[in-house]
Amino acid sequence: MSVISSITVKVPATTANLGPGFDCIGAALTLYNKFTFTPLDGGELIIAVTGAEAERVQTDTSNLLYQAFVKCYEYIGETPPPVKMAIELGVPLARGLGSSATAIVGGLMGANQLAGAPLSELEVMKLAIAMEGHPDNVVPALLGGCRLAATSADGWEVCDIPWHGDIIPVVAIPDFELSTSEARQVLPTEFSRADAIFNTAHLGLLLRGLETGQGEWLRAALQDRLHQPYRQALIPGYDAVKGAALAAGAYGMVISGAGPTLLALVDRLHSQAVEAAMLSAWQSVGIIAVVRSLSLDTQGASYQG
Ligand SMILES: Nc1ncnc2c1ncn2[C@@H]1O[C@H](COP(=O)(O)OP(=O)(O)OP(=O)(O)O)[C@@H](O)[C@H]1O
Ligand SMILES: N[C@@H](CCO)C(=O)O
Repeated sequence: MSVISSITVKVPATTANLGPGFDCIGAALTLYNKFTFTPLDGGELIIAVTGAEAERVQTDTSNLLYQAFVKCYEYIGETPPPVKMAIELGVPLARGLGSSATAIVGGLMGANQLAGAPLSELEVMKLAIAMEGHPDNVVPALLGGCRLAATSADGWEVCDIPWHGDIIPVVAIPDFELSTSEARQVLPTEFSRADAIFNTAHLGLLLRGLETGQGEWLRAALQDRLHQPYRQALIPGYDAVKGAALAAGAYGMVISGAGPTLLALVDRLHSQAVEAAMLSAWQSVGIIAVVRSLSLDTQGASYQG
């Protein structure tokens, strides 16, 4: 029997909602966390974290990566082995770029591989959605690309959403955190018929805009009435950054996930101008940010050699 010395899983960041697709659509981005699992002969759990803000990640059993690791073993009815986990952070924490989804997907995949791969990708996906509570980060983190997830009679239907190669996602990441649970608490539990129709129509338009790259469709589509109106007040500088992005030629700007990162969709010609405009708008209200043009990650979570 071969003994596994260690397993590394690389998981992409994700941007969820894309404006009108609250809790159902998300895209994987070219920014990554890496998780290495090394079985130990015995002793205490060891969690070592490197990268920016490493000191903010829990290193005891409350760590989300470890909780996902344990969840996989619970599901297959086995006791989790003693393990050392090394976390290399590339995805900023609690910024609306799916950091929690990377930990959930990474922990489930690491455990599944160490246990001899008893779970299918579909089972890993269902466990990940159950842990996160919504599908729009964990599904693209696992599968890559842009994905839409909808409930079906016996679980989930997931489809990939074509993304035109000329559409660039520009992320403006401020230097403050906003936890997803805090950003969900400000949302109403009921909505008007007009708002439901507004989002249904705009999500439909967004899907066609993403597929074709048609600028007018994208410009109209990147609007929302289910979450953004309630969350904007949690993000100082939102109006200034949005105004600057649009003036510099972005199709639109939305809150990435639960925020506070802001996401502009832009054509190739305007991406540098939009980056500069978003950065300086945030600086003008005293907020330090990192602004980057990224690409879609098409691979999703993967085991590294
Ligand atoms: N690499 C990691 N390892 C362990 N735990 C992590 C890791 N990354 C994030 N977490 C946990 O997830 C929390 C952040 O989750 P939260 O859902 O608030 O934000 P997010 O996932 O970054 O944003 P969003 O869901 O809006 O995209 C962190 O405070 C930490 O507890
Ligand atoms: N759809 C989720 C994404 C963040 O995890 C939200 O907006 O709360």
